[in-house]
Amino acid sequence: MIEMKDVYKTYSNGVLAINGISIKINQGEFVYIVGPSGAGKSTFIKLMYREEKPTKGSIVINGIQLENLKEKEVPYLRRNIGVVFQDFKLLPKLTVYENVAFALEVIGENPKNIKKKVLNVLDLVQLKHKARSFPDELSGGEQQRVSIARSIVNNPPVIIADEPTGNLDPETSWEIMRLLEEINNRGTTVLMATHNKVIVNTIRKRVITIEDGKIVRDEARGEYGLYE
Ligand SMILES: Nc1ncnc2c1ncn2[C@@H]1O[C@H](COP(=O)(O)OP(=O)(O)OP(=O)(O)O)[C@@H](O)[C@H]1O
Repeated sequence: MIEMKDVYKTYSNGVLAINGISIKINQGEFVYIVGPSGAGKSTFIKLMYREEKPTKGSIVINGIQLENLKEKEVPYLRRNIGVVFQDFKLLPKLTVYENVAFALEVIGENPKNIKKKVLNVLDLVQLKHKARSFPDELSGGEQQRVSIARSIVNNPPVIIADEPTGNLDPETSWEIMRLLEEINNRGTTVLMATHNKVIVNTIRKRVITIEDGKIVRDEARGEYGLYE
């Protein structure tokens, strides 16, 4: 479970990006985070994987209390959360296989298990045949599938995706959504910040709307609001 209580985030330049958010997300939910540009969606997400620290308030992710987390304990949190970005963030000099394997190596996975886990997850995203390719030899959709494979290879209970379809054409975006839904159907919590109105209004899920750093709507089968 994810729980935030009275969370505030003021950046060092004085911008108040999160202005008192409290929220509970249960294991296995699929949640869209929507809202106008600059509303605080990315900040909300960054607080969850400890890319940013809250100025005030409490955040608990699967029993891990984030505000007391020491720097050396951050890798432990990251084992519980897979992160997917709009621009994929693959390592260009590593092959597809190596990009995914790297996520296991950094958390000290037993080398004996790495090959099996990587091939399993590449199979799930249907990219086993591209294992030896480099990121720049792949289409955008394929790169995003590698990045999703990397985010789930350690089987985390939660994955967080910040605009995962932002750089993709509509057809490829649907492919990525089907994959995220499949991962969610296996019991993984999926949080996805998006500006994609068509997706939010078609694949209906819980929708949390953030405006000016606050949650202004939270609906079980919500819709995309009237903003771009
Ligand atoms: N590192 C930072 N330092 C200072 N201010 C920041 C930083 N990151 C974001 N902000 C500011 O915090 C506010 C919220 O930004 P955030 O990126 O969370 O919004 P967003 O809803 O994700 O926007 P978008 O949809 O355009 O990606 C904005 O006013 C932004 O300018």
